[in-house]
Amino acid sequence: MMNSSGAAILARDLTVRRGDRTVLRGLDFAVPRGQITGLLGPSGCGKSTLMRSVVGTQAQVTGTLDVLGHPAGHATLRSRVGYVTQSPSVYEDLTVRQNLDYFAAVLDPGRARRAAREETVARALNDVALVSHADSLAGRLSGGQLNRVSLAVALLGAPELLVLDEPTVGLDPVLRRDLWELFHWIATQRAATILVSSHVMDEAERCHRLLLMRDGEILADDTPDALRTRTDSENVEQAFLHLVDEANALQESAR
Ligand SMILES: Nc1ncnc2c1ncn2[C@@H]1O[C@H](COP(=O)(O)OP(=O)(O)OP(=O)(O)O)[C@@H](O)[C@H]1O
Repeated sequence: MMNSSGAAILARDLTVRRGDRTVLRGLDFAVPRGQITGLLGPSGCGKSTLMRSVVGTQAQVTGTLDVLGHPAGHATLRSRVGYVTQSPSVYEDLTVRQNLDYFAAVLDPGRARRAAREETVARALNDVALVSHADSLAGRLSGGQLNRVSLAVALLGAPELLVLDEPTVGLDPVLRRDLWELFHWIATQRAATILVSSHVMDEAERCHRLLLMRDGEILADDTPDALRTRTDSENVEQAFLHLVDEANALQESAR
């Protein structure tokens, strides 16, 4: 595990219940600042629940979960953390620019702030390469373009931490590659920390660090290189399967 001092996210014994089930069990991990950390694991392992906990929208969270030095969900984190959920949260009957104008006005209201908002919207449009589609109706955009509008909304507050829940799901390989290039650009140029979930293992290779999850637990917290070396695997998918087999064998021997 990395040195946790100054981490963007720090979890100690993090446990989350949903309904009558414990879906995250005693997690300990740290997400370093300024890097892209991938949250990977099969469907249902708890990735969205963990992200909802980080942005402060999840109930029944116990243990420690600090985000940018404050307890997750703290009021001062509102503009410092950007969150993109799995389904694009934009108004399809508004243009791209109207969507951004609306969310910018929610974040930074008042007539006196109008010029500042216009600048923020222009920057976000530029960041996600949608300047040429600014006046298109959101409902007429492709899936990849719509994902980029959601990302632009999340970038409006110039967040220090971006939490992206499966942003590339359903996209073709070219669009996925373009989006990953954009994440790296944002991490470098905007000095943002990115926590991004996926269940596509080849995306793991694009991250600086990985949290590999299974059944509400963290199987590994390391760099892709270190994971491959430690498990003597060719790629992260093989490393993940190796760690799953190891965890199963441990469970069997404990019975
Ligand atoms: N509202 C709820 N009440 C009870 N259990 C829930 C609720 N929502 C999700 N769960 C359960 O919590 C577990 C974790 O779900 P979560 O959505 O966090 O997984 P995930 O890894 O993000 O999955 P996916 O990749 O399919 O989005 C699952 O077993 C799911 O069935």
